[in-house]
Amino acid sequence: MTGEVSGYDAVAEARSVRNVLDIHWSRICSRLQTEVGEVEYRTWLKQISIGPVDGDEITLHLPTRFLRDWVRTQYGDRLSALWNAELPAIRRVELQVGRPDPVADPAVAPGDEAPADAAPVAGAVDERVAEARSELSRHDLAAPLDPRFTFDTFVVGKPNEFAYACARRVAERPSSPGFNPLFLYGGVGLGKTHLMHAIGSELTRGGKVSVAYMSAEKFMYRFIAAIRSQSTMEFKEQLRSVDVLMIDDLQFLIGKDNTQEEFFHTFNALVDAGRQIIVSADKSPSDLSGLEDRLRTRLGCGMVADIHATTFELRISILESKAAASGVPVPAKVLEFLAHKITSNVRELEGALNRLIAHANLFGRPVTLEATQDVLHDILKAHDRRVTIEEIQRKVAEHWNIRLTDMSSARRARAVARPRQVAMYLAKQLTSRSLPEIGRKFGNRDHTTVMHAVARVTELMERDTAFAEDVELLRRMLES
Ligand SMILES: Nc1ncnc2c1ncn2[C@@H]1O[C@H](COP(=O)(O)OP(=O)(O)OP(=O)(O)O)[C@@H](O)[C@H]1O
Repeated sequence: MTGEVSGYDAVAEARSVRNVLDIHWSRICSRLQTEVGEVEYRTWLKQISIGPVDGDEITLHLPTRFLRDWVRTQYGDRLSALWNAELPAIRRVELQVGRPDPVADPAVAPGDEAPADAAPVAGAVDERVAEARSELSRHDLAAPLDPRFTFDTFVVGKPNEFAYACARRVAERPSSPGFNPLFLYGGVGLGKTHLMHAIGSELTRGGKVSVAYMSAEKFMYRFIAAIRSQSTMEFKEQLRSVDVLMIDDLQFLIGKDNTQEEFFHTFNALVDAGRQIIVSADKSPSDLSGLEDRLRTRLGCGMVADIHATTFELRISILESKAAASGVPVPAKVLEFLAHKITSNVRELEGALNRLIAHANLFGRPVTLEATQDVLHDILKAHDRRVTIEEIQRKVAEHWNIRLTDMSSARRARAVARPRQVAMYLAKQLTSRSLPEIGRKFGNRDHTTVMHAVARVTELMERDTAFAEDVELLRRMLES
C-alpha cells in the first residue's frame, strides 16, 4: 500500500468495509439472538453499535458503563469468537462506553488519511461478501421455535385470556372449523409471538405435525430469494407441504403487493388442503388497510382474537412468575413499582426485571427499591417522559371532537362524560399518577370518580368491541 489512495477511493473503500462489517454484524446478531433468546438479546446485546476496526481489533460501543461491564463479563468471549469465525482477520473485541463517532466511518480509525488499517480487513472480507450473501439466502425455510415460549410460561389474565384460549384450542385440535385461520392481534410486545411458538411447540411435541413459523419479513425475503434463484416452485412446494403455517407480524406485507399475492395463494392452498394457518399482526384484519381486500376478508374468516394492553394485575402476575423462575428474591414493593412504572408492554417489563436480576447476581446484592431506581434510571426516565395527562386529554378530546375544557368541566352529558372517563382510564394506564392526582387534573374530581371511570371503561371495553378498539387506538397513538 503506497498511500496513493484518492479521497474518493478511500471513502468508497471504507464504505465497502463498513457494508461488509454490517453484513457480518447482522449475522452475528441473529446467531446471538438464537443462542440467548429474544429477551436477553434485546436487554443486553441489541444496544451494541459497531465502531472502528484497528488492526485485528474491532471496537463495539454500549451506552452505559453497567451495560458495557455486563456484556464484557457475560458475552465478551462469545463476541470475540463470533467475530473471529466471521472474519478471521479480527481476533479481539474491545468494548467501550459511548457511541461511535458519527462522522468517522466505523471501519476507519479517526485521523486516518487513507484507510491503511482497513485495507487488509477489506481484502480479507471482500471475497466473503458474496459468500455471506449466498449463505443468507440458504437459510432454512422456517425459524426455530423458542423453547421458552410455551403455554406453561404464558401468564394469563383478562387482557389475553381469549387469545390464550383460542391458541390452546388450536394446539389441541388444529384446522377445526371456525379456528382456521387463527388471527392474533395486539400492540407490540404483548405475547403474540409467544402464543404462536407455544402452539408450535405443543403441536410438534409428538413429532407428527410439521410446523413452519416465520416472520412476514422472512416470508418476503424467502420469496424474493426464490424468484432470484428461479426456485419459486420449490419454495411453494415447501410451504404447501407443512401442516401448520405461522406468519408473524403480517403488517409488514402492507404495500408489498407481490408478496401479498404469493401469500394469498399459499394461504388458499393450505386452507383448502385442511392445514392450519396462524397469523399475527398489530391490527385486526379489517384495520390492516394496505392489505388487499380479498386477503383481509380471508384472514377474518376464522377466529380473530385480540390481546389487549396489560392491566396492573397482569403485569404483577407476569413479574411474579418471571421473578420466581429466576430464583432471585424480588420484594413485592419492587414488583409493584415496576408494574406501575412500565406500562407499555411485557417485553419492556421483562427487560427491566432481567436487568435488575442480572445486577443482583453480578454484585451479589439484594434487590431493593433504591437499587431498582438506580439500575433502571434510564428506562424509568424514558417511561416518565412518555405520556402526560394533558396529552391524553388533548388526544381524547380531539378524537371525540369535544372541547379540551370539557375534560375538567362539570358537564355530565354522555357525549362529554364518556370521553372524559376514557381519558381518566388512559391516565391510569399510561402514567404513574395516583388516583387523587388524576382526579385533580380533571377539574378537581374525587379519586372515587376516577376509580369509577376506570371500572366503567374496562367493563365497556369488554362488552363493546368498537369502543374497545377506539380506546386501544388512542392508547397506541399516545404511546408512539
Ligand atoms: N402473558 C405473558 N406471560 C409471560 N410472558 C409474556 C406474556 N406476554 C408477553 N410475554 C413475554 O414478553 C416478550 C414479548 O412478547 P412477544 O414477542 O410474544 O410479543 P409480540 O406481541 O409478538 O410483539 P411484536 O409485536 O413486537 O412482535 C416475550 O419475552 C414474551 O415471553
